[in-house]
Amino acid sequence: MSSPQVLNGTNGAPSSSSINGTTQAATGETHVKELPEEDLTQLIERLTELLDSNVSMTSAEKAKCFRQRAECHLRLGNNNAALVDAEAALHEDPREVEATVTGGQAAASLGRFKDAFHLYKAGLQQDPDSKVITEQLRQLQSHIQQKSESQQEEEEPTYNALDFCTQDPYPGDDVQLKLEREILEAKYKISDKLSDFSGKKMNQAEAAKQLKHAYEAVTRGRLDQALAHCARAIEADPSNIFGRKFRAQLNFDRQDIVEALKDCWAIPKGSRTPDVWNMGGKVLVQLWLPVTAEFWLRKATVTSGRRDQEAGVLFQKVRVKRLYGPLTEDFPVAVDFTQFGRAVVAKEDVKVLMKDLPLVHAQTLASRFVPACCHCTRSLITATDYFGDNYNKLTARQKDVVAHHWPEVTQVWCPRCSRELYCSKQCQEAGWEDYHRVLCPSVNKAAEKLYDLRDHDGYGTNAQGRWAEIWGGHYSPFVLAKLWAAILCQVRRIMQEEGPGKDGQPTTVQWAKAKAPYRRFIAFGTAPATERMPDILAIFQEVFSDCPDGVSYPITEAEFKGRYYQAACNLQCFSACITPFQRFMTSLQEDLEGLSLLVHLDEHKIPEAYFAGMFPVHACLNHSCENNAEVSNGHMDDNFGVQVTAKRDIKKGEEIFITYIDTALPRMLRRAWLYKSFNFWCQCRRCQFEGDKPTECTQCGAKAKGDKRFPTCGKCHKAWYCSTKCQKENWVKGHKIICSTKHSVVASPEDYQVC
Ligand SMILES: C[S@@+](CC[C@H](N)C(=O)[O-])C[C@H]1O[C@@H](n2cnc3c(N)ncnc32)[C@H](O)[C@@H]1O
Repeated sequence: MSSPQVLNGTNGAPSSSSINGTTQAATGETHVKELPEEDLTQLIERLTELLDSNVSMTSAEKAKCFRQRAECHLRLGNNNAALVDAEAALHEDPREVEATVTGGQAAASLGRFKDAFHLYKAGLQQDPDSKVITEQLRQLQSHIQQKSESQQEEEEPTYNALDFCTQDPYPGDDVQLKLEREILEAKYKISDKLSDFSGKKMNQAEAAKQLKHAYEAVTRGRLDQALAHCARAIEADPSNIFGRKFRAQLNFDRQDIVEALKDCWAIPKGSRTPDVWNMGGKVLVQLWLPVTAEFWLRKATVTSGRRDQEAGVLFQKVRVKRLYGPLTEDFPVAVDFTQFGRAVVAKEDVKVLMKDLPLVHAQTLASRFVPACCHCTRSLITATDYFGDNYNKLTARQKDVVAHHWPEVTQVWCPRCSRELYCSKQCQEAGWEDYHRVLCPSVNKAAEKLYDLRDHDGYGTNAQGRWAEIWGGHYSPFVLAKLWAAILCQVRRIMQEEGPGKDGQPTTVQWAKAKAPYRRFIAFGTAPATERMPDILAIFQEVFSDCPDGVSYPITEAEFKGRYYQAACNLQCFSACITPFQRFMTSLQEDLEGLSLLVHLDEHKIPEAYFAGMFPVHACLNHSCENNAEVSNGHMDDNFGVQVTAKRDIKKGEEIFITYIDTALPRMLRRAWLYKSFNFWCQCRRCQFEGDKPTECTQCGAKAKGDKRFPTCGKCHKAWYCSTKCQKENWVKGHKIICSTKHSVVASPEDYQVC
């Protein structure tokens, strides 16, 4: 191995020396801020070489290298890379206060205010008197405030959940539609024959006369009479649209819905007005013929130029009921459609509300060193993984105790590529069928690049041949890779069952069927992901362009962006809740002698394998900073996922809200982040009854004069009042409740509900 050049620790300019010299230099101080810009790239390269070499360094030395590289990146405007390096520095040594400043600045420039806030706070914990961090925090707050105030003014009133939901038919709807038509005909005698008037006599004058009488009868409140006149009018002229509509409405109002539908159906399609489509749709919902109901409500929406919001909402209610009904059958919750779009509501009063299993998941990059089954997410941590270097320090007797109580852990690597780990042969085979047959580097050479990226925290060689951050997402690129691979495997299965299209490839319908489960996830994102990571799209395109089994998946820029944000908006971090360590501890509890031998076990440092997953029902949970439920790890039999538990009593019919963000964060920060990441301004009670700053009265909005600051709420310190009167008023209106409501911390080491 050739010796890399070193960093000179004093004047900041790189100079030549040995590897050992490099290490020493790295522990000295290179004043990145003073370096000319042209030297920064060179410095980055040398630091990279040093970090990648086998030179032994202490954590503090490594932290310094990462921090210096972060500072170089920050100066060059590579904010993502700067943030990653600053975080790596802190991971190595949490006392690297300057890394919190560099990381915080990078995060703020990326608009990742929450990350910036956490970094500065971590810095202040280490150095409470740091003027630099206090100033950075102040700047961050005022930046967020300005940004959120101007965005709020412009955009707050425009939110409409309907805008985010499509009314496209679902794959397989054509078959279901036919089935429902057969039911309508057999059970209710409703078919297109109703609008076939050929050969029927038309006495329009008589029809008009009878309708006039019908109208007069309605004004006198004689509905039966009105119906009789309508019947005569329709008998005289069966094609009379007004008569049909009139009678349909009368029947609908008296809950004779089948008769109402017959008249709606008898009006020829081209003559049906939005209100006819709407009424027919409502009846079809009541008869629970959902696909036909969707058809009619879609027509109501389209023919009204989207003005018929009632039809739009009802359409979505039908859709969520038919798609999510089967998924929530066993739970006391249901998915409904509310002003926030899809929402989960309680069907009854219970503590554990629901459990959910991921449709797709991948281990987080940060926890990739903890062995876990990449199919069922089970932790495969062994005693030596857990004890690390300390294992060798254990006495022979202690090692015996550990060996006796630590459960047997089987690690099965993919026999073809040795890059995927499973807990058993069954999981390995299932993983192969579900996605790995597409992604295994033994059959898909390009996929090797994805595994390399995974193993280097998203770093790799970019198009210019330089070592750079290729994947800058908050989650593993394998979330997307496995999602596309799962669709490919599924479409291949469907094609095998149904036969391929003319070109030997899956048909459009077969593709739609395979993609259908992923259509449920909402996607929102503003930042152009491909600009931030210009090299990743080409890698995904290569991986999915020449797949084994001869079926490829074209990853267009739009496909990438859509899926990227689907994942960003819906991922939830979780980990298998039953781990070898827990089983070890349970077993150990029963062995008093063993327990006494291992008293120094440090439970706070248990390495855990974290996964980020997309859960179909969990993804329908909306946010409130005054959340009534919390998400934690859960399992259904041997399958791991999440569970949602009530935080307080939830009444039947109440919507279930989780929180997407730590509710203890300042109001302004929460709201700005929620808006940026999820496109809504939170209107919850906590947001209504907390304030943003001491210079503004939380109750009446009065501004403090000069340098004055209003007194704060002595309990929560999150509201400020210009007078006792305002404080009392605010307390009674709502502050009393949120002031004493326990905060929820988003339970994950990294926050995966982020864009
Ligand atoms: C994970 S999804 C939750 C389910 C979503 N309502 C749907 O229809 O798929 C997150 C999205 O729900 C909506 N949402 C969640 N909480 C909200 C709230 N408190 N106010 C308004 N919209 C909210 C936003 O559109 C957000 O981007």
